[in-house]
Amino acid sequence: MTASAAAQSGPRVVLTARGLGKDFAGFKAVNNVDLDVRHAQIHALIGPNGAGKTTVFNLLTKFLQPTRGRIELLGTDITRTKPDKVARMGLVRSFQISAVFPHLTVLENVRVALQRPGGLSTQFWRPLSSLDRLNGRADQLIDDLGLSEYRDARAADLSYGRKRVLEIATTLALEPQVLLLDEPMAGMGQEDVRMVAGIIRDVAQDRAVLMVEHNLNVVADICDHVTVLQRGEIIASGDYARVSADPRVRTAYMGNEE
Ligand SMILES: Nc1ncnc2c1ncn2[C@@H]1O[C@H](COP(=O)(O)OP(=O)(O)OP(=O)(O)O)[C@@H](O)[C@H]1O
Repeated sequence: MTASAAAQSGPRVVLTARGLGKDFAGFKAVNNVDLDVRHAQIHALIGPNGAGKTTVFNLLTKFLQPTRGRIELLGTDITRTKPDKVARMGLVRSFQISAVFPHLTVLENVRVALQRPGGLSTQFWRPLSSLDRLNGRADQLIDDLGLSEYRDARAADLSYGRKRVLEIATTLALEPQVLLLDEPMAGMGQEDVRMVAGIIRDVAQDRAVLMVEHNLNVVADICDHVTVLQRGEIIASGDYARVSADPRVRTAYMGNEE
């Protein structure tokens, strides 16, 4: 039986980790991590500084090779698969705002993203039909992410929150089944946090989202499942109510709780 088949019932599991571990010169930065990320759910990875969240992201996207364990994406073992192939298979990580070209408009940024390998680039030899397809898809993405009003605005002129949304739009151009977001709310004011939270909820309607997030109000609000890491290991896993009531989680977050 595969790891994903062994997972408990519920929405289908699209990304699985079993016994995942990473050592840096003998130091266990991540150890014995099991994850089941499900379609159409938002899964948060939380934990204090240095808990291993970024390392887990790097392991899942294959930027780092695991020392131990196994990773499955959509039922396929990707433990030894290269990062670009993993992205083409549907696991895409949203990079920070630096991935957006500031002097290009919203539309131009989305079009560039659609032409990247894994986007619509395979159609390049059919100039007319592919251009139509490209424009249609670009407009649809811009619309879906509430950016229509800003279609012709330069990315540099957008608010911080909308830059983040544009950055998510460029990531969605790759049509991920699993979207990894690294602190999507970092540095945002309340209003932008609310806006981006709504967008993430929409985006998760037809794909899985795994996010590292420090804002526990956001985690409580939008995440279906929470995995708490401390010193590289999972100390609690479940819905927010469950993990936030866990004494080990409360201790880990002492002085850092809402
Ligand atoms: N390349 C590396 N070489 C050595 N140690 C590393 C390396 N990357 C991470 N570590 C160590 O692994 C541990 C986990 O780090 P990681 O960045 O994954 O934590 P994190 O939970 O993302 O922290 P933060 O919330 O501060 O970003 C830390 O102790 C860190 O110092």
